[in-house]
Amino acid sequence: MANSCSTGSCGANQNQDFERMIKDAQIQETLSKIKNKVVVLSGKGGVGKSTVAAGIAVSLAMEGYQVGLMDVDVHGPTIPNLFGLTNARPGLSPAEKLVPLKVLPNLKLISIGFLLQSQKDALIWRGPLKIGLIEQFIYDVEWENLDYLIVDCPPGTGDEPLTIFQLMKDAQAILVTTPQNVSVIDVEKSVTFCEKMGVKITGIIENMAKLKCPECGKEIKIFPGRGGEKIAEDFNLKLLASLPLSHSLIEKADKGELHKAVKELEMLKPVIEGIIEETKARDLKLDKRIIKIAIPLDENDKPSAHFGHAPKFAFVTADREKKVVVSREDKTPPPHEPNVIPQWLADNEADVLLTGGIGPKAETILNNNKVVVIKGVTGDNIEKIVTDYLNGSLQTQENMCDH
Ligand SMILES: Nc1ncnc2c1ncn2[C@@H]1O[C@H](COP(=O)(O)OP(=O)(O)OP(=O)(O)O)[C@@H](O)[C@H]1O
Repeated sequence: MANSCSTGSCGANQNQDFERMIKDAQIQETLSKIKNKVVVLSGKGGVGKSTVAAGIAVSLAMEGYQVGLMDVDVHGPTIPNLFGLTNARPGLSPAEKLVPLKVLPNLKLISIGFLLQSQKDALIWRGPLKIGLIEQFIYDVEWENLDYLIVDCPPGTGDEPLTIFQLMKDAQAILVTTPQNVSVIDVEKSVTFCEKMGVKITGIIENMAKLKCPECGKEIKIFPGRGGEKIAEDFNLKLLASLPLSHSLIEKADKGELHKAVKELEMLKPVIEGIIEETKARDLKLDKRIIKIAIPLDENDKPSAHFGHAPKFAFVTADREKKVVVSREDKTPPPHEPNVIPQWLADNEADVLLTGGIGPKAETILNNNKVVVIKGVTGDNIEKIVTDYLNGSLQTQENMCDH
């Protein structure tokens, strides 16, 4: 049949559609090799978002995960500075893809900073160009198989996080804020944005909350205001960590040695635990609507902090979609012997264990049996603990028992 289009624009449109299709397929292929995506956001600038994003990436890499760090802060890409890579440039693979720079053997980095001529180059980019660049940072970079991709977005809720969340619908978000009152409005905007995008917020980090006096060791609160704890409570979020202003961290960051800041980055441990917990919960039972949650009980049928010595366990059946408790059955575990109770929980088809404390061996057995372990759980109302867990607002403290 003859082509009825006299201008030839139909052919051009068809070509564009075809190119788009290829690009989408490449994006999906790349993303399918990246198990978990973590997007670090902040409502306003200068709160330490890039430092935290880079710190999370280094910490996860130190835990042995394969990690990628993607800096999409088009207007202020600071991540290369943190690793002393301001003059570095990514190479090209035989397939003509950008090869991300290796910060550690298992940590790769790509940043718009690498593509600027000089650090002083300001980027005045419009939305569509930024979107194109972010897409390219996914399909045109040789990420290969990753356990985690950490994305550092510019502050606010503009084109960059919008594009990222549209492409990575399964991403988890981490919000960084300082604890003063003005941050509340910014946090609110970020929370609403994530909700609209259907993205789960793993938690909030309050940064530069306090300063430890090097002379006397006394902690000084830096910002007046309601604090991260209150912000987390107001927005029904988990406060993952309250980070101090660390002089030695600034020193290492300024020297471009963040990947060597092993001691300083220990403060991110609860953040890493929160990310891994969220990852496990997704990994294991994502498609399961009805789950069984086990909680150790004491003699008075209240939640017990001692997993191994609990005389009873509550097995609560819960509906993840409706976020309600369906039923509860209390069972007596077999006598306390090494490894017996974790296996008994798995045999009783527990999907999740919510406990005050647990020893590392028991936790490993449960992990191997694909039981999600959430430790540091407090409170004495089983139904509230379970519904908080289902709503993603369960607050946890440190593991109350590590033997
Ligand atoms: N906990 C901390 N202790 C000490 N210094 C910190 C801490 N967090 C961040 N900083 C320092 O604060 C400055 C700003 O941090 P960073 O660039 O990470 O903020 P940002 O929120 O990403 O900023 P931007 O708005 O430019 O994206 C940096 O000099 C960094 O080294």
